[in-house]
Amino acid sequence: MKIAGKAYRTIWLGEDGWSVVVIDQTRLPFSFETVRLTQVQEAADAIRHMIVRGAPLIGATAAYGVALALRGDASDAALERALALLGATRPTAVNLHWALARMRARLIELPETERVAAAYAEAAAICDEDVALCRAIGEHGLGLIRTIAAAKPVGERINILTHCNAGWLATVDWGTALAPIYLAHDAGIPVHVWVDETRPRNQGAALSAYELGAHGVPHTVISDNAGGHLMQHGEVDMVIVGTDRTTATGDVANKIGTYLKALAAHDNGVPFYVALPSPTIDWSLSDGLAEIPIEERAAGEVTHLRGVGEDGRPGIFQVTAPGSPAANPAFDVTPARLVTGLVTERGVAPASFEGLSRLFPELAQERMK
Ligand SMILES: CSC[C@H]1O[C@H](OP(=O)(O)O)[C@H](O)[C@@H]1O
Repeated sequence: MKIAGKAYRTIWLGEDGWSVVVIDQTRLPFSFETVRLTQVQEAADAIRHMIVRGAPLIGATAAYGVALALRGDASDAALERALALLGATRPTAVNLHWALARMRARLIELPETERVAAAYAEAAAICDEDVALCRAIGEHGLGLIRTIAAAKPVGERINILTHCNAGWLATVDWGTALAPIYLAHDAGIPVHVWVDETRPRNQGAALSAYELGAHGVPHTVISDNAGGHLMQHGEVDMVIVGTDRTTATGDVANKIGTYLKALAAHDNGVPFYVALPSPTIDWSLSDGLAEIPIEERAAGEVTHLRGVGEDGRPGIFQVTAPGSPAANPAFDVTPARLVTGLVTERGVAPASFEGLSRLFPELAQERMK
């Protein structure tokens, strides 16, 4: 997507042809800065500290992290060490583990002399595929927005609520939940986005608002607690969110607070869609609540806020009573029964094994083995 007229992906090769450059998302929206990764440890730290975040982008960064590791040592032991280091960074986004498994399968049978080039090629392929998958999600989601627009008076804005950031900053490009919104806006459909701030890391207020604004999409940042009220008053035509891991039966793990939005949407008859590329489907799981690992992050993310003061200077500000403990589960699970549909690169599926296996029979077969 474009920032100030210049096209960007979220991750790219440095001019040296081997280092990896990423946008430092902890600096947004107040400063656009990049970080150059030269070691596998730096890639792991970038994932763990959320310099890069979002399931597809986490997977892409990990893939390049493997390539960086093998530059120094392409042995089996070095490969396994890199996979373990990167795999331990964040537990919930299945794309991380999908990408690492794909890299291992591509590399383990190769002679060491061929591994570095193959690793970079596979990481680049993962990135290019993600761009295509997310663009296709956009097309299928656009169809949903067109249907909703057709049911409203001509010219009336279509209000879409989203939670966290599942835009191009969460992927290599285009995004998942926001891809349909960009295409609808570009097609002249009058979309407006209610952007959940998304405590505690504020990916909505800081990242979704930033990228929607950069693209000229009308949007309004709201507190996480306002969405239900807006739905009760007919101010939300649809909800669309991303996901970090969706089970074969359609249970959806996503940023903490998503489940509450799904409950409010269900109670108010508002369609609740989840946008995801197929690498985010975990075919090995069928009970999301019982089986999806939920990341517990530091209490400091709840007790303190990053921002800029009235003087415009960046800072970290405490927002809780000194000494009060804080808990910080980073994700929750929305059961399939609350999901209207799953917007994938191959179309919109009911949130069920039947729905997903109809779109991805070859992947469902793998599970059936
Ligand atoms: C397209 S994946 C976006 C997904 O990732 C976010 O989590 P985090 O910012 O912690 O990586 C959030 O759950 C988004 O919906």
